[in-house]
Amino acid sequence: MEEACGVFAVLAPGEQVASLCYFGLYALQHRGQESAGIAVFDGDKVRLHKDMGLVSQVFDQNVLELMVGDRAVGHTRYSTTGSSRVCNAQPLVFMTRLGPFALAHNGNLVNTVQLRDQLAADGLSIKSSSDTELIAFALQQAVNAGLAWDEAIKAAALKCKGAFSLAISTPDALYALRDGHGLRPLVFGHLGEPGAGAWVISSETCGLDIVGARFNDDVAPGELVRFRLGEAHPFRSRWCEETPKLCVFELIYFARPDSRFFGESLYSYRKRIGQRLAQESPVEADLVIGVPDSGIPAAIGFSQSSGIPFGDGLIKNRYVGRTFIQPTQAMREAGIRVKLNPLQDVIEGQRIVVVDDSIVRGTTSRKLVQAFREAGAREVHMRISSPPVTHPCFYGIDTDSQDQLIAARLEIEEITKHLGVDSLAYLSKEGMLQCAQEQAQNFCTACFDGNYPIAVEEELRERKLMLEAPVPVQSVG
Ligand SMILES: O=P(O)(O)OC[C@H]1O[C@H](OP(=O)(O)OP(=O)(O)O)[C@H](O)[C@@H]1O
Ligand SMILES: NC(=O)CC[C@H](N)C(=O)O
Ligand code: SF4
Ligand SMILES: [Mg+2]
Repeated sequence: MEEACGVFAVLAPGEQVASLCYFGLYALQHRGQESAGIAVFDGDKVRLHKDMGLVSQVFDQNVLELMVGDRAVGHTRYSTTGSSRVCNAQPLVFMTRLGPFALAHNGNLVNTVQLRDQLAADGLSIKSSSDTELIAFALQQAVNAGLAWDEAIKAAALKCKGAFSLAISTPDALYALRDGHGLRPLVFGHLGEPGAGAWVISSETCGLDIVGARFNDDVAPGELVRFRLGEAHPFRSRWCEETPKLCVFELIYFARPDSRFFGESLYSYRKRIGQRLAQESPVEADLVIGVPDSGIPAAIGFSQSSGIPFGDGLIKNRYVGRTFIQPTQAMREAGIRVKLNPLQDVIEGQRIVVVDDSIVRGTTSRKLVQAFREAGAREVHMRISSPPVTHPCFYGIDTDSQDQLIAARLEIEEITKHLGVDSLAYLSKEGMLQCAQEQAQNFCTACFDGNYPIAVEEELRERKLMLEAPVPVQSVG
């Protein structure tokens, strides 16, 4: 599947902030695999390094050593508006009358076209084709119109509609901001003693853990948190009303199992939904097999609840990343074959239950079922620890149009045939929500039920490349 990006930032005078940011991004690699970047601030001087590739491909020791300063903002990208090109890599660095700022964004705007048209009316045009540049322009314009940083950031956020978890560095502070629905996660923590004035912002708590930071709190939906150099405590303020709608897909698939949401790890949540799935859709079988990586905790839960032994029936090549978040279908298809290989001697002659966290396009499960059959499985039953994905996402997961979603096109019996399984069952929406340690109404569940928390206009439905310049037609002869 395709994901949402990873955002990480650190303010820590006297520390190697670029290295800390590098490790934070490393922990958030699962959120975006297309490009990576870090901007380091030393007073009002900024050094920016970004390129296509994984965090470990974009940075090495030499690059990091040159990036000296007291604040860093970093990003790993999974493209949702704008193609997978270096001009769309983040963070973005812009100049204003008050000095430069760097901005990293996770999420996706839904008023992109209006913002672009407004910018054009002001005589300006974007250089990239990502929605993030429109947020940066809004902030630059607000500062240049005379506002101080806090007010300018709030004014820029008020212009944006959609999903945006942001980390911003200005010449003397670091800011974290979430949209009013808090669609994408964002947390902050401290390094060293509380009150020492060293802070970390991360998309997920696993980013705090890797640099030894202690969790303080979520950035609340509709909140702006400022961490200023030399100040012992952050300044928290609200820029819009809070109507929480965290993406439930973060819990199901996107975020890492060791990240904590609502006071527990997602590993625990995913194990619980696996137990619930076994209760809702039991099956007689010899072996439960989880699809690495994110299907494993639910498979363990399924095994515990059903009493069917859990077995390693699929070996994952650890050098292959996530396939769903690859930018093209060809890359996704190739990725699955390279990534997962069944263990023939474990599977042969067995009735197996294959547990995965989700079926989106059906790319993974179809290929896997074929591989299990070739390995000699006697029966293949599929159990999915989320409901059928029937609607596209416009808030930072690239499930493009509805016709790509297998459950939007086919009924469950047809999917069962298409995948070639003996039986197929999905977790109920109630099961998914009741297992969470948070009230059901505080989640976005639009891709499962079409209840979009923010209205999405028709023109957005071809959204990903909407800001790309048209390719000039070449004359022949
Ligand atoms: O139906 P599809 O379109 O194939 O998408 C669903 C699959 O994609 C994801 O895996 P992915 O390989 O991206 O990541 P993972 O290793 O974290 O499971 C997800 O866990 C499913 O296995
Ligand atoms: N997945 C994301 O959060 C992407 C951020 C932004 N919309 C981009 O495409 O660069
Ligand atoms: S539509 Fe689905 S993937 Fe998108 S934010 Fe809502 S729950 Fe998450
Ligand atoms: Mg998977």
